[in-house]
Amino acid sequence: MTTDLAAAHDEEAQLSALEVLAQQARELVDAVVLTDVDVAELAAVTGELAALTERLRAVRRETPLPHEFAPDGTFRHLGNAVTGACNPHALPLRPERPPTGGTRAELTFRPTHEGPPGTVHGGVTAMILDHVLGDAVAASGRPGMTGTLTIRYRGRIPYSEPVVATGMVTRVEGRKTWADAVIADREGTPLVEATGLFITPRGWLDPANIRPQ
Ligand SMILES: CCCCCCCC/C=C\CCCCCCCC(=O)SCCNC(=O)CCNC(=O)[C@H](O)C(C)(C)COP(=O)(O)OP(=O)(O)OC[C@H]1O[C@@H](n2cnc3c(N)ncnc32)[C@H](O)[C@@H]1OP(=O)(O)O
Repeated sequence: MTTDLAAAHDEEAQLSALEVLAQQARELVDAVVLTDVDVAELAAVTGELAALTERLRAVRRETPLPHEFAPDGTFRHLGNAVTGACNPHALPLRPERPPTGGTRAELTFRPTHEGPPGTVHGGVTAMILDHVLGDAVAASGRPGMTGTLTIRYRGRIPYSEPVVATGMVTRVEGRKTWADAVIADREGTPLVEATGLFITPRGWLDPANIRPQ
């Protein structure tokens, strides 16, 4: 028992350190996107990064960190591409579940996410909205997989400025759940809107099956 507790403690310490590394990796990506150092310095940094990459590859997991319950009982997916604190690809988005229902997240895109000049790439906002819709659907008690996703781009989303994403379930019919989501500026002006149809796989109908893998 004591050994189990010690092992769990070690694992959480490793995850905390990995979270810090992931944040540093995000800083690195941002630095790469904006750097203007000379050729010799670019080559020197590339060499150092190659060496660091090999050190991380020395001991590997077979898959990204899984869906699981944290020691405090909350559900987490630290390897998630959108929300995963341990995944440098993730913003990470931090969705909250307001008492009024649905989901809400404040976020700030970075220059890394640029598509058109001064504007966040439409595929990046679609990815965020897919997750916000999915989180709203999960919050309603029936998690599902995206079946269809419709996006309407109404205004350019700037990076380096905070925006707000919200999502809400609009209809449920058997295993199908529809939801609406929007990314708006701080004044509430909608910039990108989304509608999604989520299908609950048969195997997820029994909540007892939605367990960590
Ligand atoms: C251990 C797991 C733990 C999970 C816990 C979750 C916790 C949540 C926490 C936090 C929130 C997370 C939020 C995540 C957000 C991100 C979500 C994504 O990006 S998901 C990735 C992209 N989507 C896919 O990869 C789907 C790929 N497609 C499939 O797997 C299947 O096609 C699936 C499950 C969508 C449907 O397969 P069938 O076999 O269950 O469906 P059939 O029986 O054929 O159809 C059922 C009904 O649905 C319609 N339908 C099926 N697919 C449709 C589609 N693509 N579009 C529209 N309708 C569709 C059919 O026409 C049918 O309708 P009729 O009953 O006849 O009226």
